[in-house]
Amino acid sequence: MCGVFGVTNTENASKIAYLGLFALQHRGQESAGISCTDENVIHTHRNAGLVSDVFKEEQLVKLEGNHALGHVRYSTAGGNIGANIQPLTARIGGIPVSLSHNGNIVNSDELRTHLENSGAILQATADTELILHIMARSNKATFLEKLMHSFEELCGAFSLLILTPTHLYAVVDACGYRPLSLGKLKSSNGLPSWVLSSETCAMDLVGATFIRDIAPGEILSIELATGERKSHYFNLTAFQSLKRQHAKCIFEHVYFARPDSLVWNILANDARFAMGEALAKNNPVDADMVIAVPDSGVPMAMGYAHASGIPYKIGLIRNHYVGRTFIEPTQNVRNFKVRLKLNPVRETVRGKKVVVIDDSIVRGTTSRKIIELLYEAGAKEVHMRIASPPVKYPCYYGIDTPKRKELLAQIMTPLEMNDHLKSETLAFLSEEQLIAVMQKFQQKPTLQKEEKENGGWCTACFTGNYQDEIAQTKGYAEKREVL
Ligand SMILES: O=P(O)(O)OC[C@H]1O[C@H](OP(=O)(O)OP(=O)(O)O)[C@H](O)[C@@H]1O
Ligand SMILES: NC(=O)CC[C@H](N)C(=O)O
Ligand code: SF4
Ligand SMILES: [Mg+2]
Repeated sequence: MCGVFGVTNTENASKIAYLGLFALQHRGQESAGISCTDENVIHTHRNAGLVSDVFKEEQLVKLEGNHALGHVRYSTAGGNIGANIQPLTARIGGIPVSLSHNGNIVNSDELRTHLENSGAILQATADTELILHIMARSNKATFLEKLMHSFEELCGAFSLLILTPTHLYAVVDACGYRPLSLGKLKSSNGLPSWVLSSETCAMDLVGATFIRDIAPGEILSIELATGERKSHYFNLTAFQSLKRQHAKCIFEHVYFARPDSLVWNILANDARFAMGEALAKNNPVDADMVIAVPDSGVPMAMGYAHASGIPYKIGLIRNHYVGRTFIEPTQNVRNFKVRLKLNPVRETVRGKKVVVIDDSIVRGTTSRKIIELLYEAGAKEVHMRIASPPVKYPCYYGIDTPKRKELLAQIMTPLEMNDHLKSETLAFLSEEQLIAVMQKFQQKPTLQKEEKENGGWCTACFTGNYQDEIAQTKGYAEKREVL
C-alpha cells in the first residue's frame, strides 16, 4: 500500500517531497525515493529504509529542480529487492520518465510472460516496471496517448504519478481502488504550484490546501512550465462493458490511512469513530472499560465507548519506535514486533472486565498476543470486538495478504477464532454494517451507475467478490490450496 507524493513549481522541491513522504511513511517502510526534474534531466535518489534513513541533507541538495515526485514502498509484488525500489526511471520515446505506483497490477504474470517472450529485458521483479514497458511499446504518437493506451492492457489497482521534464501526470485506474488527491501550495512566481499525494495528511505538513480527489479513470496532466492542468478520461464505454464498478478500498478507512487524512473526502478518524459506534450498537458487552489496540484501534475504541457508555481507558501502551506489524514482510518479525510494541498497563486492567477494540484481524498475530498479555497482567475477562468483518480473502489490489491460508478467518469460524485467541467473547462488524457506516458519509444524494454495488466500495477481502476475473480466478486457485 505504498505512498506517492508529487509537487510542481516550488523551490526546494526535493525537500517538500521529503516532507510529503515523511507524512506518508505509514504506507510503506521498506524503501523510499525521490526524483526531481530541472530542464531535460531527471535526478533520482532511492534506497532501502525509512525516509529519514534514505535522505540526508547531502542527497536532497543534489536533487535539483523545481518539480519532484517520491515514493515509499510496501512491496506487494516481486519482494523487497533493490531493483524494485521506486520511483522507477526509464526513457520512453527518448523522454526521461520517473514513475511512482500505489496499487497492484493483477495481470502482471501474464504481462510479464508476454513481454519476455517478445524480447523485453526486465530489470525488476515487481509489477510497476511492466507499466513502463507497455507504454514504451505503444504505437501511439504522444506520451499522453501512450499512457491512455496502456490503461487497456493493465488490470488491477494503479494510482500513479509520472514525471517527465515537461509534465507531471496523475493517474487513477478506472475502479479507483487507491486514493490520490490534488492540492495547491502558495507559490512565489505567480504560477500555480500543485501537490499530489496518496493522503491529505502530507498536504497538511507541507502547507498545501486540498482541492479534490483524482477520479477513477482520470489522467490529470500538469504542464510544468505553465502549471496548466487538464483532465483526460479513460474510455468509459470500454470500462462499463467489462461490468466493473467503482471500488474504493474500504480498508483504507479501516486501517491503512492516517486518521487525520481525508480519504475520498471523508476524514478517516470520523469513519473509524462511527465504525466503533456501530460495533457497540450491534455487539454490546458487559465490561468495566473499553481499551484500544493502538494505533489504528484508537478512534474505533473511542466510538465504542461513546455509544456504549463504558469508560474508555488506556490499557495498552504502544512503543512508537516500532513500526506497523501487519505490513512487515515476515511472520517472525511480525510476532516479535507485537511484543516489542504493545505493553499492558497492569494497574489499569488488573481485576477488570475489558473490551478490547481493534480495527481488524488478519493473521491473528496481534490479537492473540495482546489477549495473552492482558490476562498475564491480571485482567478478569478479555472480550474482543473488531470494527470490520473477518478478513477471509486475499487482496490482489495492493495489500500484502498474499495467501488465503494465512488468513485466520479463512481457516476458522469466529467461534474457533475465539478459542484460538483465548478471548472470552469475540465479535465483528458485519459487511452490511460497515457499508452502512460508510454510506452515511457519502455526500452525493444519488449514487452514480458505477457505484451502485456497495456504494462504490471494494470489500473483496471480506466477501471474495473481486471486480475482475483474473483476481477471481486467483482466488479460486488459492481456495484449492486451503481445502
Ligand atoms: O491480525 P494481524 O495479522 O495481527 O493484523 C491485524 C493488526 O495489524 C494492524 O496493526 P499494525 O500493528 O500493523 O499497525 P497500527 O499500529 O497502525 O495499528 C491492525 O491494526 C491490527 O492491529
Ligand atoms: N503497496 C504498493 O502500492 C506496491 C506497489 C507495487 N505493486 C510494488 O510492489 O512495488
Ligand atoms: S480487497 Fe480489501 S484491501 Fe484489497 S482493495 Fe479491496 S477492500 Fe481494499
Ligand atoms: Mg493495529
